Amino acid sequence: MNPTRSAAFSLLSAVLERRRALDEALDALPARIQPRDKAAAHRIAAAVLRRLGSIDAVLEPYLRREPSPPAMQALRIGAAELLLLGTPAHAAVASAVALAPKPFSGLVNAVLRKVAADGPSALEGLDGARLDTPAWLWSAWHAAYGPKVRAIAEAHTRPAPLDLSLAPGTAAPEGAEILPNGTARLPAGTRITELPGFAEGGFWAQDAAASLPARLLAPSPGARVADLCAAPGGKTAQLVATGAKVTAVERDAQRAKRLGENLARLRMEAEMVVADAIPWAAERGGTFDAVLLDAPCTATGTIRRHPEVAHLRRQKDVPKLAATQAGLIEAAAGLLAPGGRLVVATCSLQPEEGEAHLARAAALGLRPDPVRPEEVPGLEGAITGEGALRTRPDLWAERGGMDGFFVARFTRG
Ligand SMILES: C[S@@+](CC[C@H](N)C(=O)[O-])C[C@H]1O[C@@H](n2cnc3c(N)ncnc32)[C@H](O)[C@@H]1O
Repeated sequence: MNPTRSAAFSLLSAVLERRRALDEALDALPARIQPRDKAAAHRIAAAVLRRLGSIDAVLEPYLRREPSPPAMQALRIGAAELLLLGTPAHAAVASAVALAPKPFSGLVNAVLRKVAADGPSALEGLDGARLDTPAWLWSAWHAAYGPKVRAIAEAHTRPAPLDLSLAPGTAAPEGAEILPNGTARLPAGTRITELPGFAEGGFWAQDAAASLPARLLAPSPGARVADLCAAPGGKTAQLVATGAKVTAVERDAQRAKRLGENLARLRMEAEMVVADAIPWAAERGGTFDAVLLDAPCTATGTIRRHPEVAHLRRQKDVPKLAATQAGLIEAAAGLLAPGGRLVVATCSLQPEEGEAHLARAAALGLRPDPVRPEEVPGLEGAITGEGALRTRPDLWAERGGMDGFFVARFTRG
């Protein structure tokens, strides 16, 4: 069996049947699968997850009832190859038939032959943005962003480019576009490990929007900075690059190990603490000049890069994570010396995980420190009435978009 398709099949089954994150499922693929095959499998699985609603709507008229999950994954892979990835019809159909459990091979063959003939026009007639967005997310984004919900959903149907943050003194890789915030952007599908300079630690992968929180903290060289919820360390690296004295706190030991490996590749050093940031902050008290809190969240701002998020997250996750964030914000405030600066960020498009936190800041002794237009060139319009920053996937659409982040800055009174 074709190793790429069978790996794509494993990835989809892991996400849709066992509710695993796509990156986690990628890491769990057998070691014998070559990196190139893994990357190709990821591309196929991500295409299915990005357009799952549309793909299922194209398949539905040809199915009297939904077949077993493995047969359904084979059909989805075949349909994605036919409709989205430009695979020749005979190859797409034959490999999907090979993936399907034996009793379903006839069905998969017959359905995909029909999809090859009529699928493209059926797909064109669908409201893809709507079908590919779970209803609860559509309603929540419509309530928060009005008609922009459609542009957000459309941005999620396209693969995201590769964004790099550059270490000081490193030139951008050839062909990269330099965005107004300094991010070097390369086309979607570029593999970072194959870029010259990767092993030497000249850059790291980081979405343009994800680079904004550390830029807005802007610690002075030598400042004592706590980076809470730090792994895999994109923001830690930015903070170290400023010359600050960084303490990176991460609860998950596996993720902390990855942070250590990432810093080692970049030849950077930070104090690393594997701990829950809340009790750790209570022990340390107000000893830091600056704190960056990149709190755990639903990650609905990262669906372009992690399309499974749309299918794995549930509405009930939002208030639970918002409560976790509130606890972490309180802990972060307690770490600041008087006059210290706090930046709070979440990569969520849900206002409960962003704007709603502002109301509680004053009770924690935090004064808003509004983002100034000159600090965010090209994103002046993303500054909210309260001086926070709200990015969305449809911003910079002509350049390939950006993740959805909420970022707020405060000073300790
Ligand atoms: C959004 S990710 C952080 C991304 C990271 N700041 C970066 O830029 O690469 C959130 C991280 O917070 C960690 N985390 C969640 N709750 C935590 C807690 N109470 N204390 C410390 N780390 C926590 C998670 O394990 C996860 O690695």
